[in-house]
Amino acid sequence: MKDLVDGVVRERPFEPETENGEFRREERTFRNWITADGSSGFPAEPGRYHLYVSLGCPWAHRTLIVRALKRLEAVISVAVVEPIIGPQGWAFGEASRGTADPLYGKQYLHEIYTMAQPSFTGIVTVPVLWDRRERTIVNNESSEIIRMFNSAFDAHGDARLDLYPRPLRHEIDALNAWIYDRVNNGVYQAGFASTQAAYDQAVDRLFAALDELERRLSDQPYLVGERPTEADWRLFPTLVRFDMAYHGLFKCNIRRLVDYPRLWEYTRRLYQVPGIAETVRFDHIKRLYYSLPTLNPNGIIPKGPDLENRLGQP
Ligand SMILES: N[C@@H](CCC(=O)N[C@@H](CS)C(=O)NCC(=O)O)C(=O)O
Repeated sequence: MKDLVDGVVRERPFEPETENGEFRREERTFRNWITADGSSGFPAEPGRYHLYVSLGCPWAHRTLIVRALKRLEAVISVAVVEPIIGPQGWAFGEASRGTADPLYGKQYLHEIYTMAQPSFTGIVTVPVLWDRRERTIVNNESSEIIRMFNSAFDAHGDARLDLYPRPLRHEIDALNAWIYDRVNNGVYQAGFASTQAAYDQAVDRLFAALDELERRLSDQPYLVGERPTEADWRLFPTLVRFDMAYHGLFKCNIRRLVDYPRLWEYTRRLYQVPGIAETVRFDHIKRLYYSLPTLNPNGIIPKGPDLENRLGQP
């Protein structure tokens, strides 16, 4: 893992932990907002903003999903980093499966961070929403980027789709918080636990939450009623990685996703929404996760499971 300390790359032990061996996620972020009227200093303008993503990363995945659903492909450009976090952190390059940095021809994502803030101290993460005009990072927190994509760009994208409708906001917020804690981050708590007790607790909490989601989907097709909302699209990147990465590598193996009939059908339904399958890249997902040295020192990538066909089948 790579941090920047005063703009310089430093090695850091894999992930911060508590004394009990529990995994704890660090937060150090750029938190500016794009608005339709520009009152925030960042007006929604086509061609001005750019997303840096990893196709393996579940947090970056959300931003690609909302960009696709809101039809913002021609409005917000994208560059993909190499699938593996290397000695200098996230890197650009066409050598493997990423794309070169199309804006500045940089080699590493940390150079984008230090362009925005030369003395940046913190973790160099994806996604990054970049402003070409101001040459700065607008925001690198996925939950906020998707809110901006949903609401600020209606003059340039699909204004009919609202993933965060006003009457449902309370319910969506509550579900998001619970799903983040128990599922999105829950898999990491199991995967990076460094004591048996921390793992046992994390894995039980995770599967209790999946059981509850399975029950919830017996009454309704989506988490908040009849149509997918932001809550579904925040859950989907974790579900679509579940059997591929979390079941094996993160030891989340009490059940597989395919063993939950409703959750599995629900994941397939979301996968088949137009534009979504293109955002799911199993090659990047496998390469990212199975290259994490603390969890898989030899970097061997498993062959199975073949989910792509099963997710796409009518
Ligand atoms: N809070 C951030 C978290 C993003 C995040 O953790 N990204 C990971 C990849 S999945 C990352 O870039 N990690 C780099 C590192 O830990 O060195 C968000 O949701 O946008």
